[in-house]
Amino acid sequence: MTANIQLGGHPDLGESVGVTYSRSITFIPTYSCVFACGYCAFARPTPLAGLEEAAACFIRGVQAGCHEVLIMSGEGVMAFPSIRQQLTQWGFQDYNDYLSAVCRLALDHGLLPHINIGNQSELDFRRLRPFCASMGMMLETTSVALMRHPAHRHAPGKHPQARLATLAAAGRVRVPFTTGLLVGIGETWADRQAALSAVATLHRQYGHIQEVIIQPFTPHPRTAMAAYPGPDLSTLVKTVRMARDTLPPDVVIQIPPNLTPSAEARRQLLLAGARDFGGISPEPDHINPDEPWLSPEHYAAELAEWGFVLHLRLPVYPRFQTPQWLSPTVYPYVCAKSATVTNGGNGLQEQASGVVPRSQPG
Ligand SMILES: O=c1nc2n(C[C@H](O)[C@H](O)[C@H](O)CO)c3cc(O)ccc3cc-2c(=O)[nH]1
Ligand SMILES: C[C@H]1O[C@@H](n2cnc3c(N)ncnc32)[C@H](O)[C@@H]1O
Ligand code: MET
Ligand code: SF4
Repeated sequence: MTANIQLGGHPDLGESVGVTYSRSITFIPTYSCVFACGYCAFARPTPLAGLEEAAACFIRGVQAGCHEVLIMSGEGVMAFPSIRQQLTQWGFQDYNDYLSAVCRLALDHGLLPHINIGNQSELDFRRLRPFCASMGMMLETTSVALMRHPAHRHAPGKHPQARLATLAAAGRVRVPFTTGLLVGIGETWADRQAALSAVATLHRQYGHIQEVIIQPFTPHPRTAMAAYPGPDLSTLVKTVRMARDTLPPDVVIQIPPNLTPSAEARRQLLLAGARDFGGISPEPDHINPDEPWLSPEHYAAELAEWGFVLHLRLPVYPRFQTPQWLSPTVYPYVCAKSATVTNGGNGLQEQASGVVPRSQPG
């Protein structure tokens, strides 16, 4: 299986292997977070953004040709008294209620919401599911030892038990889900293997994992881990290969192209089995603001040289575009989008399907 994947495409034979991405804008309700991960440059106390701010972001996204809005925030938002006060003033029951309103607004504007706000309970998922297309949360690692190290010393929510409980809750509620590993935060090879095996087990039980991100830790100044080096390319390549060998074949491996700065590095990660570039945004990455994305056209051109073809996808992968996986509210929006993405208009080859090489039937 690995050998087959490593071949990539054969441009001379007219065969190209598909690599997908989503055109996506990010909306940050708040940067406030009760945790302090040692690598994080995102968390800082900020008030909750108003719905007008959300609407302005969605309009920018639609104008830039996005289909998805990634809604991302810190964790434990309800612990901040000033945010609770804002919620009450605006007539929201709690943060989840506010997020539902943000999602409905996104749908009205023509964007499919993908929510990544960290740990959630089964009840949280049940309440949010009606209004979003997909959700996600990085498992990051299953290492308990890192709970005593700079990475997670001040982040009890990153305990593997909490993370795995969230992934299982999402499975029970049937939410199309994205998760991933954060590579280079002090974990061992055994930790990487254990985390991937845990995701594989959860997927075999619930079938809800769309994709697994292999995300390189990127050091940021003024964080506890500023002096730690990021992982080298050979570590990333080996982790992608391990992911491909461990995860069921219907789980796609995502690499963020902006955190993999050289074209040669991206090529090696694709040859190791990665098949998705994640959300490519017209605006800066809120987690790694110094790592700009290149245009989809740029990535498409470099992929073509290596025998791959870049396809636009939605935040919901094709096999999850069913009433089983989507609420009655969101399903029609996804179907409508799916038709426009298939018929395409951004100049690149587009298809609704994420994993099937274009040359294959079906
Ligand atoms: O721009 C980013 N997008 C991130 N995404 C979004 C991703 O690029 C796309 O939104 C998904 O592939 C859905 O299309 C995440 C989504 C998740 O569900 C979980 C974690 C991440 C992490 C990042 C990230 O660090 N930066
Ligand atoms: C959105 C996701 O980004 C990851 N994340 C947070 N900080 C960093 C960093 N410095 N480098 C890479 N990934 C990071 C976390 O795992 C989070 O879940
Ligand atoms: C902004 S980081 C992404 C969401 C959440 N705080 C987490 O760490 O999982
Ligand atoms: S990575 Fe997420 S949980 Fe950790 S400090 Fe940053 S915002 Fe909070």
